[in-house]
Parts: sequence; C-alpha cells; structure tokens
Amino acid sequence: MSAPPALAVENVTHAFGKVTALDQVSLDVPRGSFTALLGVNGAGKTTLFSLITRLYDNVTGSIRVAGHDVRRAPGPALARIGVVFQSRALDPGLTLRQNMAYHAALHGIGRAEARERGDALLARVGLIERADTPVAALSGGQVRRVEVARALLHGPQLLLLDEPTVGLDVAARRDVVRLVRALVAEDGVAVLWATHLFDEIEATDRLVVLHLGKVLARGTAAEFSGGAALADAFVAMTGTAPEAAA
Ligand SMILES: Nc1ncnc2c1ncn2[C@@H]1O[C@H](COP(=O)(O)OP(=O)(O)OP(=O)(O)O)[C@@H](O)[C@H]1O
Repeated sequence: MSAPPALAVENVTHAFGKVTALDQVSLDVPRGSFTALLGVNGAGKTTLFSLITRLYDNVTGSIRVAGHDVRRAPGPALARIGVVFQSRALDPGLTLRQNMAYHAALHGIGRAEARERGDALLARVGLIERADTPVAALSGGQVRRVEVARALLHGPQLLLLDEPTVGLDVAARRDVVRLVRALVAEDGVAVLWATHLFDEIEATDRLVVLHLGKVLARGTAAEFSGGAALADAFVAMTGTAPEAAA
C-alpha cells in the first residue's frame, strides 16, 4: 500500500452560526508537493487552517495528516504539521536564536539539539549571520523567513502557510516564495500555500480553488486556466470582480 498523502481533507463542513465558512470541502496535498490554495477574502482559507491545526474542532468530515486523523490521533497529526499563520509568531525583543530556542523548548527539544537544529534552519533560510540580532531589527521578509524556520523546528512533513507574503514588498515576496519552493524540491516538505495572489502560482503547481466555502476546482494551475491567464479563469468561474481578485 502506498503511503498516505501529507494531508487528506474529506467532506469538511464548518459553520459560524448561520455563516457556512466551509461546505463539503475535500482536497489533498501529496507528500513532498507544493499545493496552492487560491481564494479571495472570505473563501474559508483561514478557517480550513484552523481546523487542520485543531484551533477549531472539525464538525463533519475528516482531516488526516500523513494518515493520522486530527481528532482521533491529535498528537501524531500535530507533530507532523508546521504552520506559518498570518499573525506574527516571533518575539520581536528576542534574538533569532532565542526565538528558535524558545519554540524548540515548546516542542520538548533538548537544549543542545535545539541549538543545532535552530542554527541549521537559520542557515537554511539564509539568516545565520543574523542569529544574535533581535527580530525587531529584521525586515518583514526576513521575519517571514525566520517564521518558516521556526515552523520547521520539529521536523514536520507538512507546512501550512496562510497568505505568507501579505504586506511584503516585491523582492521580499519573491525570496519567501523561492525559499518555500526550495524546501519542497530539496527537502521533501509538503506545502499548502494559501493565497489570493495569482502571480505566486506556477502553471505546473497543484491548485485548489476555494470560493465562498466551496472547492470549485482541483488539478494543476494549467488545467484550471486552460491557456488563459489564471486571474481571467478565476473571474470567469467565480464572477468575482478582478479588483477583489487582484
Ligand atoms: N470567528 C468567526 N466568527 C464568525 N464568522 C467567521 C469567523 N471566522 C471566519 N468567519 C467567516 O467565515 C468565512 C470564511 O472566513 P475565512 O477567514 O476562513 O476566509 P479567508 O479565505 O481566510 O479570508 P481572509 O483572507 O479574509 O482571512 C467568512 O464569511 C468569514 O466572515
């Protein structure tokens, strides 16, 4: 039997009162793949991430991480997930190394191993020279790269990123995208990348289009756009104005 995917979401529905944020959502992220989750504001991306990471209990359906159901086996499932949320996860007054040590301790990683892994990951994201600098002195793009390193401390198979380039300038966006794609290609990490920015998606990427809580399309970006620009295909499918989709 082949190994289960890094993430398998089946028929997940979630409502906030009368608002159905997710409606029978199914998708998967194969091991070692980059999958883009494309949706404009209110699509349900953050709600989905909150269910995968058990901030919310999923009400119906199932979510499995490398075969482990997040409700029935939360420990093994969560141990395999790294997350970069929209909100900042680092203490700005602490240095990069101190932040890494703190998060390693939260994962129960011993001091010596934490230092070794923390430094290796800071090197991986190109910031080892800044290891003893406070996070407050970094640029927005550098902070994002440290957040990626932090999310990888416990060696997860699946990395979730919720609109990680929002608020960054063009060069910093490009660096973060490149870094995460390299983690997939070279380190075998599986990535689910939530975004509303079409230019972050490449033709060969696996793509899930989420709109108003429903999955409207799954496949490669090229299959979805059928030769047209991705934004045009999205607007044609959803009727959402280009301004909102930009
Ligand atoms: N805590 C909450 N209480 C009530 N409604 C919520 C809550 N969180 C999300 N919603 C609603 O659920 C729907 C999906 O929101 P969600 O934040 O998951 O979308 P999103 O794709 O992440 O969009 P954004 O990029 O704006 O965060 C929206 O209609 C939103 O208003």
